[in-house]
Amino acid sequence: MPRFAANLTMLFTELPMLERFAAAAKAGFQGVEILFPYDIAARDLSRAAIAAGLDFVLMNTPPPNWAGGPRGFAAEPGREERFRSDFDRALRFAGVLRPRHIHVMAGHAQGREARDTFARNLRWAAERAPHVNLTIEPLNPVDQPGYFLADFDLAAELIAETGAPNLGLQFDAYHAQRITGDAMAVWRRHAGIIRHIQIAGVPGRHEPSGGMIDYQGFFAALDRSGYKGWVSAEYNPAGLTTEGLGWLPRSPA
Ligand SMILES: O=C(O)[C@@H](O)C(=O)CO
Ligand SMILES: [Mg+2]
Repeated sequence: MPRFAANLTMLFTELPMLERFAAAAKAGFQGVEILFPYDIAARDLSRAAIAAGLDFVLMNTPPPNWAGGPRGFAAEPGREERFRSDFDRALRFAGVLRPRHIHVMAGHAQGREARDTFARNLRWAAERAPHVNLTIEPLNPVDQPGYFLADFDLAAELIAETGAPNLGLQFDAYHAQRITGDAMAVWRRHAGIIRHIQIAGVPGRHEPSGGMIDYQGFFAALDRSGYKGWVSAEYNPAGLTTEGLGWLPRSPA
């Protein structure tokens, strides 16, 4: 079975952030991710992860928090300076948190110039942080209207064009299903460049069970495929987080 991480921006929100780590470990997760960790001192987050025995799997480039607003600037023509200073801020946090991946957010933009800006910024970022694994993630246009990256084939094209060994695809099965209607076909098509996986039920973005994606079948397929990365639970629990974890495969005692 792959290793499972809890997205602490969405799970265990009944608790203050620093208490979510221990709760995730107790529930059986081996890692955690936080979309935008910038509101809390990185050393406090790092201590909480270490104390709970959890790997820190992923964080995003700024915006600094989850409360609406922009979703990055990497594809926005004319915002290169903002992108670069945000990226350096992410690297300062990552220097303490040591996440396995940093998700580089594209932001809101459209068209050829945005595509070229994104490609240039990705190349710059991959060269600036050659030892950090970077990802890009297509987001569905219903949840994120106007977000530049909403197409898995385009993401694959950009990764190939950038040619950086430290840039890969973040496959969020929820977004893939919402964008294409067949998340598993997207996974099969792009498995070779997928570095990180996120899951949620479809259509409601709740627990990954009983919806349009057979997640238990997916976990078994991931196992057979030799996938070595993480699978992160990134959904809005329908009730208390701990009451909806029946889908989480347990390691043998
Ligand atoms: O799927 C999502 O919404 C996230 O993984 C994300 O990074 C959006 O900011
Ligand atoms: Mg996601």
